[in-house]
Amino acid sequence: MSAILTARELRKRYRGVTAVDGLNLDIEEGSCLGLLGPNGAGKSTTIEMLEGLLQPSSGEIRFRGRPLDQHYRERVGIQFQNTALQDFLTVRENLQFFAALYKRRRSLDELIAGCHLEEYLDRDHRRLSGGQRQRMLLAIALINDPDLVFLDEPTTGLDPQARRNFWELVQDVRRRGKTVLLTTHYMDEAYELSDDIAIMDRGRIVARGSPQQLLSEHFSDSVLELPAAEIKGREQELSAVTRGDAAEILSADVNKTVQKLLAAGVSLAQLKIRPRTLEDLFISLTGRELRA
Ligand SMILES: Nc1ncnc2c1ncn2[C@@H]1O[C@H](COP(=O)(O)OP(=O)(O)OP(=O)(O)O)[C@@H](O)[C@H]1O
Repeated sequence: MSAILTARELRKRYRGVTAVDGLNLDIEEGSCLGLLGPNGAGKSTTIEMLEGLLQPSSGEIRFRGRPLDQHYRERVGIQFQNTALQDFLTVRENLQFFAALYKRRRSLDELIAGCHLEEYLDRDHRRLSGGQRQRMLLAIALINDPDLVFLDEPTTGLDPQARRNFWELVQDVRRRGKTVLLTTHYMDEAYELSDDIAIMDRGRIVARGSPQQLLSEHFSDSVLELPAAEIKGREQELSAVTRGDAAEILSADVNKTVQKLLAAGVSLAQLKIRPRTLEDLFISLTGRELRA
């Protein structure tokens, strides 16, 4: 496997703040890397440097071994959260506007069909729903048939169905052999779309690997979940942690823990046993929930 993009000792300092602190990263050709981190971890700063839009304070970024140059701009696609779109332009006109900026382009008809935009082509882009808007922004990001696509929180604010529909489109992009760099605040999205995950905290990568690798490297236990009311006042005795309405008990030996709960007279009628998730990993590494 070869890296499409490499970053070495990347740093970005703002006055008094080190946003990115010596980051090393290889992104494999054809992979989908999910970049996760709590608010302020340095994701946006990292992405903007990797996109070639923000100058690092120090360090080096290379695309297929070459420094980021005009060739790079022709080869990447960026789905911005807020692209500066021209007011009063329809979806079709916006696509035409962006297509004119590139020498190399995908057929617009193919993109329109691929991103399911046929029904909205003549609508002012300001009148699109959240999901339709994200699909148009994805089409714009793909307009130059890029090899590397940046998706920055592409489904924030979308309803579950629109998110799933968008995931399908990202899978299509991957099937076309493209490399994807995704930032997201949704663990299920990272799990669904990424085969490689990097968790950032305080400007550094604190964990890296496939979702399965990360979970098996960091955890050998399971989580027993009960309604918090069931063990109220006995959290310490039962080694339970309360999260909202649920109490969680970590266990490396589920049989033993269940016996202990039964012996303590706890009702197991609503007991749920689940493996550890990326969300657990995230909290254990950063001490914070994904979305603050
Ligand atoms: N232009 C700037 N000037 C000064 N400090 C900045 C600037 N941009 C970012 N920072 C600081 O750098 C740190 C990293 O910010 P960044 O936006 O990269 O984090 P993030 O992981 O993308 O966060 P979020 O998930 O909230 O978007 C933060 O402490 C932030 O306040």
